[in-house]
Amino acid sequence: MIAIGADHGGYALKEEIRAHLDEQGVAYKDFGTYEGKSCDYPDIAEAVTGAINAGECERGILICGTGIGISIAANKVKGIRAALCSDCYSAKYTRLHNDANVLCMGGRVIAGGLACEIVDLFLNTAFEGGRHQRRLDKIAAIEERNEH
Ligand SMILES: O=C(CO)[C@H](O)[C@H](O)[C@H](O)COP(=O)(O)O
Repeated sequence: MIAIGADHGGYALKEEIRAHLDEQGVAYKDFGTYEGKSCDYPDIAEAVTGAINAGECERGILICGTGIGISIAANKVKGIRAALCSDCYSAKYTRLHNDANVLCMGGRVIAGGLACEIVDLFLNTAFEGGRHQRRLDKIAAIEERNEH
């Protein structure tokens, strides 16, 4: 199950991606926003990342206007590795090397066709492990050391 969410800046792109996921038969849960009205991206980021940390969803897709604010918010949550991607190479390598569990995109930055290709790479590329796991362990250790 994939968690998906967007603020008003990402709403239109979220709807395009939902249609694409429907076509591909990928199961997802939509955490809003459900209309184009102004809302706050941290609320959406917290809902989607909460579903991942609760084990309800395996990975997430978050969209705001630039993708920046929502990725900053998602990366505040322990255990979340959110990657802002605007190209296919980054989408592939953030899975291979970073085991990213959240994909962030900018609804005002990239078009639907490219975004759907990025989503497909994010969903269908496996983590390589090996030396990359050692680096993820160091990221987790940073989280532990900076817990208040
Ligand atoms: O891009 C964003 C955050 O990085 C948001 O989606 C907003 O679009 C951005 O902050 C602009 O906000 P506004 O209320 O749409 O002017």
